[in-house]
Amino acid sequence: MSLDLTASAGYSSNGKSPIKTHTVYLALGSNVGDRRANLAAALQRLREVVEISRVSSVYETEPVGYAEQPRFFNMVCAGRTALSAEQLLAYAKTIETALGRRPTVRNGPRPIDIDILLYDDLQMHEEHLTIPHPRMTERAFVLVPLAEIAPELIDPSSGRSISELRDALPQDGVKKLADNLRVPLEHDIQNSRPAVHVRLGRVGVAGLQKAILLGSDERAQWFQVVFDLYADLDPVRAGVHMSRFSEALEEVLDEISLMVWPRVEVLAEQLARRIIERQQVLRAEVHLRTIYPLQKWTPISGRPTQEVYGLLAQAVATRKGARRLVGVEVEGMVACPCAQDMVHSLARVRLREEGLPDEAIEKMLEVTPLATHNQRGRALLMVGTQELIDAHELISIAENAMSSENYALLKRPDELYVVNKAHTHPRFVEDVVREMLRAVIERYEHLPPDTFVWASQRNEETIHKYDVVAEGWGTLAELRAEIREQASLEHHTTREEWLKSIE
Ligand SMILES: Nc1ncnc2c1ncn2[C@@H]1O[C@H](COP(=O)(O)OP(=O)(O)OP(=O)(O)O)[C@@H](O)[C@H]1O
Ligand SMILES: Nc1nc2c(c(=O)[nH]1)N=C(CO)CN2
Repeated sequence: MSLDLTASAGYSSNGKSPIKTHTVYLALGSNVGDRRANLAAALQRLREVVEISRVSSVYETEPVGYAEQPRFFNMVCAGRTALSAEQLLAYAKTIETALGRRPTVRNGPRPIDIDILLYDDLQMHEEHLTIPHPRMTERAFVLVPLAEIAPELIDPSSGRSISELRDALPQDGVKKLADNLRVPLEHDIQNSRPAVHVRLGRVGVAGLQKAILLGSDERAQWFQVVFDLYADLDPVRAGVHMSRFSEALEEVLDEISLMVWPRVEVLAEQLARRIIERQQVLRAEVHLRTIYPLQKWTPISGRPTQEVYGLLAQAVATRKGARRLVGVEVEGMVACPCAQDMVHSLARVRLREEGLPDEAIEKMLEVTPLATHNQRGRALLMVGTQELIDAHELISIAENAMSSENYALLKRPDELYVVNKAHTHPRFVEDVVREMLRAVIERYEHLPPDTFVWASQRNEETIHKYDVVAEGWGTLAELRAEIREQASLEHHTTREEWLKSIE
């Protein structure tokens, strides 16, 4: 769906600007508490400031220096940071403190130790910071893991490669423990058989939120998008891996943002396709919703007002392909024609009883807005197509189908305008849906006959304790046949049928 952000409030650019970064090598060690968890926690906190690209295996090592202490877990990592060496050291110290490190004897036991080994080709010798790390070349617990990820790297102090330096040291106190920090898991419960052998139609995560830049390269804006992601589940699998839904989302967001600013329905479709791959299922379904703010003006006083609409997309993918719908959610005002007609009869009777002549009564009834009960209505209008649909057009179709648009801001003359407009355009909930369908076939003359349309309206009744609802749907071919040629079709293609007919 195209979004014209010139009319939209809250414009911002993506603000990407190149930042100078530096290559760093860091050594991590722990010999107190849960050593694996300490290394993992330190690494995770380092990721806040270092874009970590390589991580060595984990080694269990004999203590060096002060022998009367538990064995260490050691590892090294490499990455890029925008911090200066001093800032990085300060940050590393905050991590050490946060993970429970307290002052102890030199080379003594500690939950975590983070040393800066190398920082670009920098060589510095200050009391508080020496780079390359002054004891690096004599420590097998540093050089063995470092040589694993960067054997050819040259130590700028000695001019020798890391693998050469490692080979010059005895390494018997350094044993590789594991390739990474993962704890080996014994079972994959999700892939086991369930107690009851039956297929489930939709299993997944709902209400997953992300901030996403939508629009075009020239004009993009952050939207808070809420996703519901589902897969079907075959009868022999106990469960889906829920984390793979968010993984699929992260991957797709990454890929799309590198190419173009995505349209929401393209995002929904790509995501549904990715879920098929990641979950290894036959069918995936994606729903997403975001609010869409537009800059409008009040009808008479001309005040600027930000009006908020909903932007929706839905996609279904199977192994054969995918289908998608895009749509809007619009609030407005709906005045009831039935109650207004009754008020009309009552007014005529009362005016006659007051002795007014018939001709005057008819004129009065013609020009005076007559009372009726009115409600806040919510229209949903969705179109199933691969073509680009303009969000503004769908919004104005839905808004015009109601008795009047409503506003977040109304001064008194505007209020009168809205009330008068609504009372001169009374509509049943059914009328609103039919109006939307009529306007869609007129506006989208050029779209192919198998394009799908779904319209619904829900009015919060003021005189009842319930809401009234109407829904209509069908392909453009079906809707055109009825609206234009007055055909009466017994069945319209449902959303499920349309989504199912993926080639
Ligand atoms: N490259 C470096 N990386 C980390 N700390 C350094 C470095 N160069 C100097 N230091 C200084 O060394 C001080 C002591 O460091 P740390 O507490 O890690 O000592 P240690 O672990 O007992 O011994 P070692 O420094 O031999 O590993 C730090 O406060 C820091 O100011
Ligand atoms: N095996 C091993 N020994 C050490 C370590 C370490 O990380 N591993 N760190 C020390 C002080 O930084 C002192 N001794």
